[in-house]
Amino acid sequence: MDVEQTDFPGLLVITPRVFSDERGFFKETYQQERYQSAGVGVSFVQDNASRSTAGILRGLHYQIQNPQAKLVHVVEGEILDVCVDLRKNSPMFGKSYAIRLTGENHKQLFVPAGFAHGFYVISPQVDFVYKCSDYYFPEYERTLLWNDPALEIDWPLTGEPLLSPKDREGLPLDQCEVFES
Ligand SMILES: Cc1cn([C@H]2C[C@H](O)[C@@H](COP(=O)(O)OP(=O)(O)O[C@H]3O[C@H](C)C(=O)[C@H](O)[C@H]3O)O2)c(=O)[nH]c1=O
Repeated sequence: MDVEQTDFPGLLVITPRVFSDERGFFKETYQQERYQSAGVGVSFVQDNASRSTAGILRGLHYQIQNPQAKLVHVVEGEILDVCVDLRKNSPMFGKSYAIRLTGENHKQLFVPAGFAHGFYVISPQVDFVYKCSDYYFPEYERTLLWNDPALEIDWPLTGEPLLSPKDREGLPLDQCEVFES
């Protein structure tokens, strides 16, 4: 397993060991002891999966109460995965991090609590799965506006993205509730 630190405290890129043979491949996508000693200092309580087609953009979401740390990866397809640091005391507050996650690169992103998270679909279809460190509380969910100029996110758009009504109504960073710690 390879673990890369980033400039964002706690945000990690993890690449599991992939065992390939003539049948295909095998990999462990999570192993509590190994991941916790690598810096994934949370336990997970909920697994999610979504399927999207090209041009869809989901996000940027977070829960202002019961914030969720997430361990995300792509099973099949390709996305640009983006998270924004909303921790006021972080040296990277308001900054965005982007990484291409694909079924081929096997990369995972550990997103600590305190980030808004989303992705844009590059491949014709993507299956996206992730572990969450807290449960879903829709009443606490907030949406950061995906194209807030203050975020300077370079989305690889091939046209107008397909957004949910909720995501179309996201708030710019300067109007969003953020995290004190
Ligand atoms: C997130 C979630 C949603 N739902 C229900 C609520 C809606 O009826 C339906 C679709 O929800 P939504 O449009 O919020 O799904 P996404 O746009 O994929 O949301 C996710 O998008 C980005 C990528 C994230 O990082 C978040 O984890 C998550 O907010 O699933 C649930 O029942 N449980 C859940 O945990």
